[in-house]
Amino acid sequence: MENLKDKERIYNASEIAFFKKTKEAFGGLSNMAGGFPLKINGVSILTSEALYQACRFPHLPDVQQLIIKEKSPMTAKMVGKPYKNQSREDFEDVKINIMRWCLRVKLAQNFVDFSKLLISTQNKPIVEDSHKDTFWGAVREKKDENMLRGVNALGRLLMELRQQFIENPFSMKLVYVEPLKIPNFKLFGEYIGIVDEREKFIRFISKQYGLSLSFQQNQTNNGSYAYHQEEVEPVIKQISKSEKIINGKKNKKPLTTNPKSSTKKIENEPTLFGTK
Ligand SMILES: Nc1nc(O)c(N)c(N[C@@H]2O[C@H](COP(=O)(O)O)[C@@H](O)[C@H]2O)n1
Repeated sequence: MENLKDKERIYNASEIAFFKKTKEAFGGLSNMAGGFPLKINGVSILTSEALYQACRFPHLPDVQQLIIKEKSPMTAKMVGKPYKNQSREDFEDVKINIMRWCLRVKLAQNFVDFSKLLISTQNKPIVEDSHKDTFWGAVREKKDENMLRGVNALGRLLMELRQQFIENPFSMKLVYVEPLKIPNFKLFGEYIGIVDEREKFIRFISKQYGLSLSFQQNQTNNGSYAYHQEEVEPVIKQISKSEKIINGKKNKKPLTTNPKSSTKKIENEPTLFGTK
């Protein structure tokens, strides 16, 4: 059995971006926060908490239904609690990857608001300030309330995502999320599919930079898309290069190229984005 104590960190409250209540400054980073809706296999899910909890029970679609239909994220967690000992057998081994995937979906489907929030934490450690959860969060020390101790797995996954965004804020990888390669990764009996927000993303880039990038969505039988790849890719690469994100401030430089347009089909294994 892994000794989680070895993975614990100690944080000083004055040096970190922490969240406790969802209405506070960084509260949107909590899985309990509303305002970051998700859609998986066409099913609307109100919070990343509900999605994470539903992923415990791929073999119990009725329990997934109970979780997902709840309006409150806390209640969504609570309705799953009586079934916790029936969580997928490998849950302890896969829960970090499930959480990482949930956060990637949260970013892909709420790109502008969630990336802004991640960046607003600057380069500070992100920590869930929890009453008692020393795994996903960190708990204040009794003898010194300014110190928080815990594995802070959620905060560390959020920092990982923040780093991916900072390194390449316009990477299509951020808006194209493949399902986890774990057995039985299902929602309501159906295998979870790719979360593909590229079209929305390209529309956003076009609007933001006054470009007329086209996304020709030719959805074929196998779910692949075609878009004007040779038009879109160089522009996004150039935006990525010319954007400097320093301490949460973006420094825009004007684009100079006028990319040529041509249509190229992208299959399910798109060239722009590898897998993590
Ligand atoms: N019970 C509870 N109350 C809160 O206010 C919380 N923020 C959390 N934490 C979240 O619960 C999720 C983990 O659930 P499991 O314990 O693995 O079932 C995760 O999203 C935590 O951030 N819990």
